[in-house]
Amino acid sequence: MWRLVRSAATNLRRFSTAIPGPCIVHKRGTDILHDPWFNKDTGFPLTERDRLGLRGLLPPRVISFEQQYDRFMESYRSLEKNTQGQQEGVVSLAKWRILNRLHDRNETLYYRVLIDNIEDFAPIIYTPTVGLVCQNYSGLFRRPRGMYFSAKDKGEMMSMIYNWPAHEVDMIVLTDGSRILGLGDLGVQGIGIPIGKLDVYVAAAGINPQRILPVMLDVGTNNQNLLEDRLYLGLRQPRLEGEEYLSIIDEFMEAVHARWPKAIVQFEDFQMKWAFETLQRYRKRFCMFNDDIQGTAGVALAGLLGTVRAQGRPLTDFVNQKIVVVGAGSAGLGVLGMAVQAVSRMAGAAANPQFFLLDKDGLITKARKNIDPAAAPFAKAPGEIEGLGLREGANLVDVVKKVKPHVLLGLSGVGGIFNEEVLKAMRESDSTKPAIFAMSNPTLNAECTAVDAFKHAGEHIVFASGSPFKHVDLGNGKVGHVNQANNMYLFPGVGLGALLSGSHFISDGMLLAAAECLASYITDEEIQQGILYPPTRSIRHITAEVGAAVVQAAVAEELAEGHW
Ligand SMILES: NC(=O)C1=CN([C@@H]2O[C@H](COP(=O)(O)OP(=O)(O)OC[C@H]3O[C@@H](n4cnc5c(N)ncnc54)[C@H](O)[C@@H]3O)[C@@H](O)[C@H]2O)C=CC1
Ligand SMILES: CC(=O)C(=O)O
Ligand SMILES: [Mg+2]
Repeated sequence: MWRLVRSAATNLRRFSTAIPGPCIVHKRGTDILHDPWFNKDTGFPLTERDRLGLRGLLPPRVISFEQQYDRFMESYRSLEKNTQGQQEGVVSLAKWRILNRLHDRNETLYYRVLIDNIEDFAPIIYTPTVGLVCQNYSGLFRRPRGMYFSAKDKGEMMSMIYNWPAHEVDMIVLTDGSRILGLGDLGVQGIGIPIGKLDVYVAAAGINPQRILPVMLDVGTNNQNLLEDRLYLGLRQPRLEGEEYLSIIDEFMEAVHARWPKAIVQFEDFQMKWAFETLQRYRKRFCMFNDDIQGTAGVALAGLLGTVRAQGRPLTDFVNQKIVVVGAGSAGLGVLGMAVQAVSRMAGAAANPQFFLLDKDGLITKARKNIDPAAAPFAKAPGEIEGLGLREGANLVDVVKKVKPHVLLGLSGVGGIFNEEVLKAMRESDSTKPAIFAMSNPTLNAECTAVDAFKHAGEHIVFASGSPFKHVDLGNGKVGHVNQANNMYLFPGVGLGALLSGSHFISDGMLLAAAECLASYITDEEIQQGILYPPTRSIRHITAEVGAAVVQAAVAEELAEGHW
């Protein structure tokens, strides 16, 4: 068995996998043309047109897949040309529409163009445009995609799950819409996020598109604008809370597990209290993970280790890094949790991480009243900060000026919070190459722009953002490299590795292996140029590597039972 799993890991590296499934088509005629899984548009050859009852239902000329591909790309490029100078959001939505129409019509062609042009299309199907799509979902809605389970479906989910047409499902991304990127509670409109994440799974991990399932659990919304919007497509009631809420998620998880016991469930964009609670509740019972807590943590840790290398220091020097994390939500706390683990592994009992955590009320210390239990382990004791002249609730500028951090990392969802004063304070960092991570999404919620970071904090910084920015022209032929610090570099490999390992749950060791794999992916020469993460165009390769590392960790921990 172990040999089998090991060879799966090797094959993964070699081929960047696609998991095939049996494909017997029972449909005929227009049913085929209207089914994006099987539709080839005008690409059906005459023999298939006869066999599938399509003769007469299509124009006579057969247009090959390659010709259709070229035609799509030509129309996409002419859209780009014709919309030059128009407002960015309008252009992005127009691009999303043309891709979405193809997705609705012909998935084979859609995923081909997506895989081949991932660098261009990721910002459309994923962050930042997916945020705009979620905000405008009710107006953009034409056809449903994925499944919707609502509070009104209580008691029905076990039968509902059989309404999904695919016999097998490998990968599910689930949201309750309560914290969509940095945009807050978008209720049922948040379905755009599972759809975008699963598109990345197909493009990066080669998951069979017929075996993915985006899911929205609609337990209501607390967004007053949506509740008052007559076109809102979700339940017009406040969010369920407490046991009522959990009973809905429990029922869904049981239903999924009953039909597809091997499916991986990725929790995405849940508000913090439910993100942690559901992770704790399900992580040993089901093969699931929370991307915002665990995926983000791995991506951030890889970047943080990269910054140590960029400073020309040995990795073990990570234990001495002064890191200011702004945002004590699911993402910020996930990052700190993994970073503390890394320091403990390196320094053992003597570990004394120099990490500082801020939320909307400033620096979090043990003096804080009603401190969130999840943040408490990272709160500074008054004795640790008095010498710096800091106290409970100190503001960001003060913290940066006094701590002189090596790294300033934002996961606050607050656009522009790394303002000129904060960035200028980073010039006094104790590091020769300070790092600024503005990880919040989408673009308008980033803590600062790339241009501002290089302008105010200095040309010597290392910069990363959650949503893409263009590299920055620093003049004199110099370029400020912009990294995309986004969990998209990790979650597809975590899901793929977990799936192929056949593990019953996803262990800390598997997640750590994923992060370490990403951290070691970048060469020393690249690190010297400020490159911490691979370019999006390498996402298939890095995903195969991460997936293999996850499988190997599962094997080492004797969790792997193999995929079949
Ligand atoms: N780049 C990436 O891969 C990822 C980025 N994110 C982004 O991180 C952001 C936060 O996500 P979550 O932690 O899940 O949200 P959350 O809502 O759980 O946490 C937000 C945190 O920011 C704090 N905050 C709000 N205003 C603040 C201010 N003015 N100053 C300091 N802190 C402030 C809040 O007190 C809270 O602790 C979102 O924008 C999300 O898009 C999340 C996951 C992955
Ligand atoms: C990237 C991501 O998962 C987020 O912004 O929530
Ligand atoms: Mg997320």
